[in-house]
Amino acid sequence: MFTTAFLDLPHLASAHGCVQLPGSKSISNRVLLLAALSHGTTVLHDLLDSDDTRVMLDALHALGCTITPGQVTPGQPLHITGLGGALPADAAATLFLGNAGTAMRPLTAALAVLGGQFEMTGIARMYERPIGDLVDALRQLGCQIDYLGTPGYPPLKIGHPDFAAHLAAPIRVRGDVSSQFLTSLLMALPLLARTQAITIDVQGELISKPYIHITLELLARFGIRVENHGWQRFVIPAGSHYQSPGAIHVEADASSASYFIALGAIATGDNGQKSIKIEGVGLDSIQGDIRFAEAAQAMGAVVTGGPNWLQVQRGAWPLKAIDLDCNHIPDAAMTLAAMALYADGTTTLRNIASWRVKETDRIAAMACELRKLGATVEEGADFIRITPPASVQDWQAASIHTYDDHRVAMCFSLAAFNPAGLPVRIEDPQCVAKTFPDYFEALFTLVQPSVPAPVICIDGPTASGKGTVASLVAQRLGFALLDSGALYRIAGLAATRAGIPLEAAHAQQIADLVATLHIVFTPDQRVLLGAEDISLAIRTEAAGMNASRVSAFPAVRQALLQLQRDFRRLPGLVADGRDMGTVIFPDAALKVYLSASAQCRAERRFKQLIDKGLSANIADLLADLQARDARDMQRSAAPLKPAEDALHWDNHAERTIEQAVQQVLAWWEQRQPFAAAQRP
Ligand SMILES: O=C(O)C1=C[C@@H](OP(=O)(O)O)[C@@H](O)[C@H](O)C1
Ligand SMILES: C=C(OP(=O)(O)O)C(=O)O
Repeated sequence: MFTTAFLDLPHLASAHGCVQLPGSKSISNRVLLLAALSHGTTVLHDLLDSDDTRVMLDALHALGCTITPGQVTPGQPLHITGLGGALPADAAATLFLGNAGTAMRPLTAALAVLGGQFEMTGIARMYERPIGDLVDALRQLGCQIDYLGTPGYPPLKIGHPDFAAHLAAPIRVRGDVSSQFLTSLLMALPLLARTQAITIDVQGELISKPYIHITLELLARFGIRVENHGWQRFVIPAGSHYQSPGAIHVEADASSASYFIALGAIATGDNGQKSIKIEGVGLDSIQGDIRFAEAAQAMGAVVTGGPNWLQVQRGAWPLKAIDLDCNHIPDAAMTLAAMALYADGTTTLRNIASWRVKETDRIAAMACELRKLGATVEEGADFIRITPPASVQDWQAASIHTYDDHRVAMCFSLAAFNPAGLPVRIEDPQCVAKTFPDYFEALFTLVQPSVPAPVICIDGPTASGKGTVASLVAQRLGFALLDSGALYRIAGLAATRAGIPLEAAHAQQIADLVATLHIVFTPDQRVLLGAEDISLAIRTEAAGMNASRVSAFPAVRQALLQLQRDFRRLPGLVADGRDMGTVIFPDAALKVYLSASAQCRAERRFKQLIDKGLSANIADLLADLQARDARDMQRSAAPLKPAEDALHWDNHAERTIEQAVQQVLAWWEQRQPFAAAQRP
């Protein structure tokens, strides 16, 4: 997951390939709760691991469910032993439910029915998302629920219910604010339907009906067969009780699929490979958002599919504008708003009032961000109308504010295919953690930028601080890091171990050896040679000297050339070394030359060694460093020197690493087209 302040998506040209999507949020959180309420142990396969499912799992742990392993673990099923429909009389807990509607609402209903002392809390936005209709319905039964803040909204305090004489009459619930209130009752009330049927009547229009379909499907798998009378009345038969189905496989998330269906509809392929294949969810899905595929088809996408897979490619282009009632696909419909940027006219998405009470006011958010890109947008209480930028010149480079809303972030990644060749900045990219933590990583496996991914080169002599600066700049931008010096250190180490003298006469032999090495830089900054962790072995002073020796051999440099260029990837690369800007990435978007006097660098190295508990002598260090500078600068192959277009930074003793990092980031920012005025 990208945890940077923002993520810059370079302009994208094409997309193709196959993506395996993470599990459905709606199914995961339902089956977690149903398993917890059941008798017996349920084995859950392919659960989603995201913020929304974590808060649900944490809550179930706090309620005393036995869950192994303790968290969702890739490739491993989760075993939950249910509470068997009851909690201990003294059950009490404060549950933090983040901004997960699928945790807050169903848990509130289940716990209010089971009884105990509970506080239901969440993030600030959760306290602006209504829950009053559900509380009103539960109070009709005799449930004890108090508002701890604003009436009608979480946080809530739940106590012990008093059901006396309340169960016979139908429970009334409003259906026009969120379908999750009805879902919550449908999952909680079977706990009370042992001896009598329970009827729920929906007041007003029921929105987001397909989510009720998911609820009914999953209830059936746990032994509860609810009668559905025209989506207005639901009857839970007498004698209902939860029974674990044994094992459940969670489909991939159909709402998450919408971004990749849209990708297939918008992007042309590359090298004749035209389509996007999506695995984990198919046209037979129980999730209503699968019907996004129909909307995408209406806009021009060519979609085929089977059980558990979808394949999408561009059909009509530009896309066709549509006018659609989106009440059945409230989440995926946001993706249509992004697709509307590429349509041949004005697209209207209707009956989406619920957008205003989700992660953010989504109608306002989409309107504001689409306008930043140059679209003309009209919004109403329950609709949004989008006209794309009139011409290529009307598109604008935008820094997209994401309002802590995963879907805003994911939708606007699609704007990077704009016809104007502009990059798109996504602020706070980690908001995708709610349902799809690795969304951007998945996207980057499928898309190709229109020009090679951007590179920032940071060159300079030994001990100038370039390694630390490069690594911090890479972290702040979410870019990959190439520590090219490490490659030469590895070459020196491997040659020494192989008994090859580090002399010019053996240069070709060393180069041949280098070509066979299997080198991996791990995300946690370790360096592996084959299976061996050589992070420390290449950091000694001797390894540095050996690196300097082998790096003087043109044959070794040639052997490492392509290997270094292969580090270039989306969203970008920070390359640190001595010839990054001059030889390896001459087309880099930013070249920085970091230096400091030899005396200053020797003192810095001295301090580093002493801090590590190693003995050191400044005079020796200075002499070594000067010898190394001389060799690096005088070698005939790619000598150390600033690129002509490099910007210089004297990293002298009074300057901190953070100042250098800020300067590099400021230079980088000056090269970006995102107007400062757009930033919040
Ligand atoms: O029941 C569910 O799993 C959901 C129902 C929908 O909410 P509303 O019923 O509030 O529209 C949807 O937006 C949400 O992401 C998940
Ligand atoms: C509305 C959403 O979430 P929640 O389950 O919190 O309602 C969503 O995921 O788009």
